[in-house]
Amino acid sequence: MSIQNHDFFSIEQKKVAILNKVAWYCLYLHAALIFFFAYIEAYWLSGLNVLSVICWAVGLNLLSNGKVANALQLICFEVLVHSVAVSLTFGIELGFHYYLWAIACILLVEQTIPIFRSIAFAVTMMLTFGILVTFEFPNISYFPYPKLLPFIHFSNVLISGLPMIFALASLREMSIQSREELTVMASKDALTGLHNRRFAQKHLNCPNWFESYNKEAVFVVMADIDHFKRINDRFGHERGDDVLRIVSGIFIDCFEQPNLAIRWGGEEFLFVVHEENEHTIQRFIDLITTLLEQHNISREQLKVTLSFGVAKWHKNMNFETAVSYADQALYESKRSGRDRVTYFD
Ligand SMILES: Nc1nc2c(ncn2[C@@H]2O[C@H](COP(=O)(O)OP(=O)(O)OP(=O)(O)O)[C@@H](O)[C@H]2O)c(=O)[nH]1
Repeated sequence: MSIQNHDFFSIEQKKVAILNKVAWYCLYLHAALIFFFAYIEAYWLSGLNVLSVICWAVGLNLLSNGKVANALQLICFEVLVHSVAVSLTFGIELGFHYYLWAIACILLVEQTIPIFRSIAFAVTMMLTFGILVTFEFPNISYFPYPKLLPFIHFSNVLISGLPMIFALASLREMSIQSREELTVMASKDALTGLHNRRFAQKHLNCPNWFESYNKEAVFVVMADIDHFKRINDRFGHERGDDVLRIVSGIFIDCFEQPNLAIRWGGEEFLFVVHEENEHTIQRFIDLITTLLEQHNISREQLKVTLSFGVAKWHKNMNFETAVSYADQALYESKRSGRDRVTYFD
């Protein structure tokens, strides 16, 4: 499974887990209402709540089978019928109509329901709410415990509001998290985990880049795997990918902030190294080649070597110019036999 799919599924799973919690909470609530309405002799509402519990149980089953949209639409229907039934029986003083708001909000944030259908459901909920609070309905029954009315009303405000706040706050957190994950994904190369070229160009073309590091010059190094096509042809593309991952792993081990390792193209890499002179940069390149030689891949028939081109990037030079110098030096390394370092004069 690719990184992207993995992230997408983890977000979906979190969402389903949240909806599951809300659904279990509602199922228990309706089960309690069966007894409450039976106790106050509103038997038809008690019977209706049996159906509600069945609805929530089916909803939970749909959720566990990944049918989130179906589950939410069923639940939406249940909430509509239940709120209207209770409000038309005892009036709106009990506060059961507030659930229409809660489910409308939860329904709207579900992306698998087409937007027009979500809006249609939400508008239906709001219109029903508006009708219930605006018009007086005949034959409203007398609630047997009038002193309890304010408490039940207040409880329903809280009980309908809390899952809505919980669901919306969690979805907000998830969307912040997924945005952050997307930002990281957009700046990284999926195969190697190194920074990608787009990130490098955006970051390194920043006008006050040198000021932010308080530097006058740094080195840019172009590195390219030698005869990589042969590796692919001989050992297969998958093994070629392994080699790219292994080589990149070595770079990641060698590079510490603020140094940067970037996958520039297929088997080509760019480093930005905050070293002072050619002597220290050479030590740095030697470390990379030694680690590569010591790695298992070099002991297989698969001999992996790198060619390097090094150029100095001065404060008053633009980034593309420094890269083109490093590229020319790399070309010279390739031309003169590979597996070597050339410094741009
Ligand atoms: N496995 C794999 N191969 C890639 C990837 N990206 C590019 N390549 C291959 O890298 C090879 C690069 O070949 P060339 O540009 O001819 O370079 P080379 O064979 O390394 O030869 P020199 O650079 O001259 O030493 C091509 O065969 C590409 O298909 C990748 O992500 N995975």
